[in-house]
Amino acid sequence: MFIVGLTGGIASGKSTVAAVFRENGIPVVDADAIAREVVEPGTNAWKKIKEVFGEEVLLPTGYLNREKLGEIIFADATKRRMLNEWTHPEIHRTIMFEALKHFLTGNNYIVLDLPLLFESGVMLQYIHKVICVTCTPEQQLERLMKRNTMAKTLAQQRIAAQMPLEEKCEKAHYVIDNTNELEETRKQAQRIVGILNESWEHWRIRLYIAVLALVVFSPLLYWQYRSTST
Ligand SMILES: CC(C)(COP(=O)(O)OP(=O)(O)OC[C@H]1O[C@@H](n2cnc3c(N)ncnc32)[C@H](O)[C@@H]1O)[C@@H](O)C(=O)NCCC(=O)NCCS
Ligand SMILES: Nc1ncnc2c1ncn2[C@@H]1O[C@H](COP(=O)(O)OP(=O)(O)OP(=O)(O)O)[C@@H](O)[C@H]1O
Repeated sequence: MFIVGLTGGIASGKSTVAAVFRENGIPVVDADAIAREVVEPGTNAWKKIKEVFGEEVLLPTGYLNREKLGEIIFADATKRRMLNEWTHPEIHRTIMFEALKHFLTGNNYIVLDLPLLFESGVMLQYIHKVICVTCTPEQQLERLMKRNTMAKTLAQQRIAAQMPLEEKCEKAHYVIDNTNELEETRKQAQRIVGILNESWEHWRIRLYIAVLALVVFSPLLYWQYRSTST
């Protein structure tokens, strides 16, 4: 599998870039969507959350009151770490399962939209290239407050709960600057789609050569092993 990691800060613009990949026929696995599934009523993570944080973080329907839980965990690093421990292993397992499903249905090049790619680090070993989407700290704060209709202090807490955006982009192979018009961001994303399509082709050729070499040489190695052991 050829996996491209898509990361950045909260509200830095990953969704815009993910949309460009989807439009180019490349499947996107969305970690935030998976994170919602793993805390559905009855799951192990949901049981843990209910047991430790109490009924007050649940809605009358039994689903999580995400706003309430968000306020608790983004204000307290220890509680956030606990929530991460209950949810992240299942999120990572589901990501691998989704990736495998794409692989088995003939899509062996996928994008993984994972905001905490560097913070958690677990998925890095499976990723070939990383894209980081960036904007200025002021834009990030303003866009987050506007999108989530969130107070400034809460938005600042959420941003502070992540690795600084600048540091993430230093670690990435490609950086997309989302400080201007959305169309400008889409153009950069489209250019990177072209570069990655080429990388994928090279990777695929190397994979075919490796498989071919294995098919050709394994009978020879086996024959050599048999003749030396008799
Ligand atoms: C705390 C929760 C309930 C808040 O839900 P809410 O609907 O308000 O936010 P949502 O899930 O859409 O997340 C929005 C963004 O917040 C950031 N974020 C979410 N969880 C975390 C975390 N544990 N640490 C740092 N940033 C986080 C990410 O950038 C994410 O894209 C939820 O984020 C959650 O369950 N988080 C733990 C699982 C997790 O780490 N998810 C991140 C993707 S793997
Ligand atoms: N270039 C831009 N100009 C103006 N607004 C933008 C721009 N890019 C994104 N936005 C707005 O900022 C908000 C955050 O963008 P988006 O949802 O794409 O970020 P994200 O990185 O996917 O966020 P998250 O990981 O938190 O879900 C959205 O409301 C979006 O419409």
